[in-house]
Amino acid sequence: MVSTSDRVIECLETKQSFIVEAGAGSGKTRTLVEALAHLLAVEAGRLLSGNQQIVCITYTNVAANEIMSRINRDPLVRVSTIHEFLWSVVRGFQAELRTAIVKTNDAAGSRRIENLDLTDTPIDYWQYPRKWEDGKISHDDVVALSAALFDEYPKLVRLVADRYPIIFVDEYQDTHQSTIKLLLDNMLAGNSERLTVGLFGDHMQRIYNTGVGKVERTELRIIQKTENYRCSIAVIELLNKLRPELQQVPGDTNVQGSVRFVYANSGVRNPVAKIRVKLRAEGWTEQNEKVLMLTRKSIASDLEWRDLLAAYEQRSGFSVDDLMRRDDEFGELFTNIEAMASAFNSGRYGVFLALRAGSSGRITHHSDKKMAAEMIARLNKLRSSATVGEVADYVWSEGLLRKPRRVVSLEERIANGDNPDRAERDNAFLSALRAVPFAQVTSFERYLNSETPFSTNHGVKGEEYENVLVILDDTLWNQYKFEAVLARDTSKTQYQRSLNLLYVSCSRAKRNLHVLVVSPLSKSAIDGAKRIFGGENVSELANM
Ligand SMILES: Nc1ncnc2c1ncn2[C@@H]1O[C@H](COP(=O)(O)OP(=O)(O)OP(=O)(O)O)[C@@H](O)[C@H]1O
Repeated sequence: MVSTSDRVIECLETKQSFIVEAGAGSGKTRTLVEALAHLLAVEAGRLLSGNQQIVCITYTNVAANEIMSRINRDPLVRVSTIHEFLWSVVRGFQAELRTAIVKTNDAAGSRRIENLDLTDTPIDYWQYPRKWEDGKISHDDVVALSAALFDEYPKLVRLVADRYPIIFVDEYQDTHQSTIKLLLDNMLAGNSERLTVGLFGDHMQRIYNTGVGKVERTELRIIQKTENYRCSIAVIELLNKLRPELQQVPGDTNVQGSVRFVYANSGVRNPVAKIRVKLRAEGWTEQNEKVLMLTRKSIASDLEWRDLLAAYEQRSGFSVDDLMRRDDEFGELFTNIEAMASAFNSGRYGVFLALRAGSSGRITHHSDKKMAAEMIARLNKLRSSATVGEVADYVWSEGLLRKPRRVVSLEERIANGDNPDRAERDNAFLSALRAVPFAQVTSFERYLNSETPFSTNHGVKGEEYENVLVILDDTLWNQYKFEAVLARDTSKTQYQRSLNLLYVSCSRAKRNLHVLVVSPLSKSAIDGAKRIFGGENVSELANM
């Protein structure tokens, strides 16, 4: 039988771009690593003499480290995020970047910066929100500006393709649509003799809303596979019911394992603790289990940013998602305050100054440094003891940060009251948010930057554990409705997103899987659970 790796290698030898599209546990990462190892074995000389590198785009540092360690950190392979890669390519084209920024700004309508003049301003990419007036471009700008440059200067694309003749993308489904367009339309189109693009992933494992999901392009040869080497036979049977269009088969060594579904419908207290005690008795231990919680609420109360969350919840369910994505009016402010305090506290004065509103120079005088130190000392004090409103007023009145445009528009909308209902809702939100202790913002930012021991179902792709306990809770987040998945209610807008997340979570289990639902379930959802898990594997917690 021709293996997946053989098919990938055949594509590479014939310069045929491809997409490896296969389910959970099917060995996509392994195939990617084998393809790299093959290229290093047979092409190293040619790559070296041509001053070329293979590029491997990954989404997370964990994935990047994993791939690098498996190819012994060979310098002929460049493992990086799409942003780092693109920036390294376009950063040398400063004049062209300036022109592209000014052009984009001119077309930005009401969001345009007046009199943007970038003459003599070096353009630099940083991890914070854009600050074009100082030449700082953001994450999203890197992709958009690269696409603009590639469009305008086809020769630049040829140079890139000559230097990087093979580009792999791991977990392509979570890559932004604009990145896939850039790779396929701006780079591959017209250069298929020079460049081979290989995408590795699974559209069903898309868990970020911004991801492209399915990619259906005639220029890509599809390489599919149906094996699942990771999960136990019981888990594979479950996955096949969740995803009937892909019937996976076990590899040679998969264990039998087990699946169970438990729902806590009847006001049971501490259902998670109860289940864990029971699982301990069955041999689950701290070392061999993973708890995947899809309940932001319990994480929120543990980490104490309840009031912050409540302010957004009260506004609307979707506001919570905006908060999580830092896409609300205050996201930029919160990120900047925390980044600024952290930069100053750790002595990174350059970053501190660059973040500070209207500041351009360096701290040269001792008196400047003293003043900045006093401001930050005051800010630190307020961050731990004052409210969001008080901290925001402080940074704005001291000129540490500018009030974000979106906050200005929010305040204007409330003041104008053109739409009284909306103004009232906005006002209630703003007052509630201003009253939240700022310390909650600090722990929320820490949570988003994942300095937390908790695990949500996001960010577990590529991982695998002996025993997995998945906890589902529909009550907080409007984004997910697992009840609809169980009841096969495809009319709900959250259906696909919830199904994907459940699929990703369940498919992490190598042996035993336990799903616990802590929010109320309808009869049709319980019937659905019986169909998916098998009637004998479904029970109510109170009756156990
Ligand atoms: N050909 C194979 N033979 C035996 N085991 C394999 C094979 N390919 C992969 N595996 C094992 O199966 C597990 C899953 O592999 P891998 O993580 O590469 O899959 P994946 O498709 O990237 O997974 P997912 O998309 O679910 O994150 C790993 O433990 C890996 O070592």
